[in-house]
Amino acid sequence: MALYINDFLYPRYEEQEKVTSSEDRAQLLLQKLQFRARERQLKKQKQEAEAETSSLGDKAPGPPGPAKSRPSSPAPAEPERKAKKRKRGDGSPSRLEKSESEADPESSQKETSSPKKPKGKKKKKTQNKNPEAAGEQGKKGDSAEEHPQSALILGATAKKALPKVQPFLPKWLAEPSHVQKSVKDDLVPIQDIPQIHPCLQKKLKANGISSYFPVQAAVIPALLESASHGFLVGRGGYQPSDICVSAPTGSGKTLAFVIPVIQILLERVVCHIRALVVLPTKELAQQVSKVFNVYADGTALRIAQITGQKSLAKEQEILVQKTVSGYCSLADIVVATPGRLVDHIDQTPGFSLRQLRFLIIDEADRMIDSMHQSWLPRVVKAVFHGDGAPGFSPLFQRVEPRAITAASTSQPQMPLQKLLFSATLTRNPEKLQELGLYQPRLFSTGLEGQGSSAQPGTEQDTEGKYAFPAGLSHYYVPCSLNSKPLAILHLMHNMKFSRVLCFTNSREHSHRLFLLVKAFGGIPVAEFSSRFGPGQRKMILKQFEQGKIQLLISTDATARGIDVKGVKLVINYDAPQYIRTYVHRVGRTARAGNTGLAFTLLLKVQEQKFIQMLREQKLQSWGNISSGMNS
Ligand SMILES: Nc1ncnc2c1ncn2[C@@H]1O[C@H](COP(=O)(O)OP(=O)(O)OP(=O)(O)O)[C@@H](O)[C@H]1O
Repeated sequence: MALYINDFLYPRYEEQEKVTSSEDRAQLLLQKLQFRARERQLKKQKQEAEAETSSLGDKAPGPPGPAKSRPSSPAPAEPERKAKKRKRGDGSPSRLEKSESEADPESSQKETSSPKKPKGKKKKKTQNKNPEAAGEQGKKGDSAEEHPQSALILGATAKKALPKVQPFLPKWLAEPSHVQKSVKDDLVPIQDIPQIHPCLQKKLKANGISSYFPVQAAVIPALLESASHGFLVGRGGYQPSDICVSAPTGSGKTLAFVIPVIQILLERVVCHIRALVVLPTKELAQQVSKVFNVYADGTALRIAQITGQKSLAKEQEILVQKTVSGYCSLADIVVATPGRLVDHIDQTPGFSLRQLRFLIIDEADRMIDSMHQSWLPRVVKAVFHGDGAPGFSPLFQRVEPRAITAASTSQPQMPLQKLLFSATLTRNPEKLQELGLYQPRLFSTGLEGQGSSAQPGTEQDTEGKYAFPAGLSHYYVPCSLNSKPLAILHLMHNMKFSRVLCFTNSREHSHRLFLLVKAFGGIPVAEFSSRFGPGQRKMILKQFEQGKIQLLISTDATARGIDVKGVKLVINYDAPQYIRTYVHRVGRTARAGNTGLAFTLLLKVQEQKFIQMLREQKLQSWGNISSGMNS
């Protein structure tokens, strides 16, 4: 039958164009009607013949196709019915299908000539797509049959440890400029960086510095290079790269920015705020502004500290001065804590950052954590959108860094260069992105297998394996809660160090331990926490530096950046929860190439987690950790 339809349809299609006269058309219609009548007749005969055979009880399978779809046959089983439905669709097209096939003879040919082909093809395709895979599948199928235990068990937990997913690092993070790690062995004599002003070299020597530490030898020339055409424009009119520095505690990061900033600003004519250093704590800001004062002494440069140590009005007096023509700046370099900085941006008339050339973010990872205070957008706004503020000049209009185009480079302008420093600088690109860095460059001491040796874009631990000072020895002391104070007393009496820093996790713990040690007697002890005001804290630190306090019990307020010479021992009375906290706490000793000891008191339940935390930092290559003492 299908063949017959084809025979009819094809000539009809081919002749279609030629049929023109009404006589021809009538002839064709007649043929068509005759064909349909014949078709109906044949169908009827066939049905009658089938009815006869079935009534005779003939059980032989009938011919395929329309025979099965006869309406008089008894209701077949479900699968059989489905198969029939399918067949009916292919073999004997319905009225609608027929009219469609008339409209599209090509498709009708496909349908009618090979009704079962698509199914067969599908099967073949999936089987032959990838013979190897098919083979594998076959094998798998076989083995699954042979070993039913290999079937997927719903709800079963997979035992395989999944690999840690690491973000794809940008090239500047994956390929940092490598900085030598040994502060003692890789020194660079002062005269090897001749660009430094003789006056500054003299001061360095006067402060007992005859060589630069590796981080200083790497960062100072890079910074001087970025300002080699003066600080008003970058080299060739381009915006210089921002610089990130990750180097161990006590490796001299402060001088790595103090020296070049002073050197670059020495040439300035008018006093404006050109450098802004932002730090997380008052104590740290005090310390850094002290270093700036030492090296800027005898120059025209003026340093201002805005940390809230003094009243806002007092700080305003050292920042700006009212003149007949408006306000003028009294400071070239401002050292600030973020909260107080925003206060001055908002409330100090004449406080302008329009001429800011360097934004230095010390303890950068900590400062990223405090981004919720949104101090950085306020600073950036004050730098780039402070039109009308004192210091604004249309000649020095500034626009935020953007893609380099002919238009963007046609008007050279003063760049704002960001400098980031930390011993635990994050490598998380998402976090660093919050700082809006421009073509950044990273200087890092890193660990073996990290940093320079890594391929660009390769997977790395974004939180980094932090480097510890080479002279640091780590120990942990397993002890019970009750014996912790005794362990402190034991260490103090046996080791007899003149300055010992002891960290707790809260000011309450600090206070209780202080009372206990004081009650025991014999040890000059003090506590340091937010219980005290800034003035008292300053005094306590001074006494500790002078050696009047032997044991300083502190919260993490002194964990970062605080540089007290002669601290030989750090004790973690409470174990730190995070590796970053540990790195900074123990970094209060073994500074500037010296040796130092760190003891951590651990309860039984803390041991495993703590050791694992340090193992992840590959600590064995930096010192030794062992249960070196029994309490
Ligand atoms: N080139 C040098 N030669 C000798 N001593 C130096 C040199 N550079 C810095 N120092 C001293 O090293 C000590 C540590 O320096 P600094 O405070 O800058 O370290 P840091 O890297 O900032 O540490 P942290 O990460 O803990 O803040 C300081 O006492 C400083 O005076």
